[in-house]
Amino acid sequence: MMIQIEQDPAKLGEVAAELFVKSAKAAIESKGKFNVALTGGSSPKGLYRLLAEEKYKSQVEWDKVFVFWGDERWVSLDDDQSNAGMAYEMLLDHVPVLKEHVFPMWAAGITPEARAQEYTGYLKKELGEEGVFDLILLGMGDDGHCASLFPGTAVLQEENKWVEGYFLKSKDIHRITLTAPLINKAKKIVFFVFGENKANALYEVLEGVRNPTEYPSQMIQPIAGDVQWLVDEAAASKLKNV
Ligand SMILES: O=C(O)[C@H](O)[C@@H](O)[C@H](O)[C@H](O)COP(=O)(O)O
Repeated sequence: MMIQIEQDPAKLGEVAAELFVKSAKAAIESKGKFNVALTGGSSPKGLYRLLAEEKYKSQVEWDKVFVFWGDERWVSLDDDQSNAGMAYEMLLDHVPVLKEHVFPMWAAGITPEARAQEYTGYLKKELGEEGVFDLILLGMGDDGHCASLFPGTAVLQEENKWVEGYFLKSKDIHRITLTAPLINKAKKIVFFVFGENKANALYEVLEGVRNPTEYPSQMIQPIAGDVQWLVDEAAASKLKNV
C-alpha cells in the first residue's frame, strides 16, 4: 500500500496519468494488450483530461487498450449520471481507442443482473479465466464505498461472481459493479480520494478498526498486486499515520 498526499488534486492527476502510461506500456510490452477498468465520479476527471492531451495520448498505443468500468449507474450513456458517458466525453472520444475494445456496463433491453453475466463473459474473453486487470481506477465515496460496493449491501458477501447487478435501495437506482474478489486480483489499483467530505471515511478505511460492511473500501486488498492511494490534503486531514 502506498499513499501520496498533495495539496493540489491537479498534481495527483499528473501522477495518475504517468502511472496509466507506465502501466499501459508494461502490459502491452509483456502481452500485447492493456486491460483497464475506469471509474466514475468527479475525482478522475483531471486524469481523463490529461490523457486526452497530446503529451500523454501520444505515449499510449490506444489500439491495444481494452476499456472496462469498475461500476455503473443503470442509466443510458447520454444520461448525466453515466460513468461511461463521462469517460467518453472526457477521454475516449478524444483518443484512437477501438470501439470494439470499449465495454460500457450499461446496455439497453437487458436487466442489470443479466448484463452482469454478459459482462463477465467479456471479461473472461479479454482477461482470461485468471481475471487479472492490469489497472483498476477507483474513487471512494464519503460513506467509504468504492465501485458500487456500498455499506451494508449483499454484494459485499460475494465470493465467486466477478460482476453483480442489483438494486441499490439507498439511492433508488440499479447498479452494476465488479466485485471485491475480482478487483483484488488486479496488478495495480489506484484510488482517487479528493475533498474534505472524504476525510472521516478515509480515516476509518485506512486507520480505523476493520469493518468492511460499514467501510467497503477496506475490502480492497490486492492478492498479488499493489494499491496506491492518491489523496488530497483535505481528504487526508484526519489521517494520523502519514
Ligand atoms: O458510480 C459511482 O458512484 C462511482 O463510481 C463511485 O464509486 C465514485 O467513484 C465515488 O462515489 C467517488 O465519487 P467522487 O469522485 O465524485 O467523489
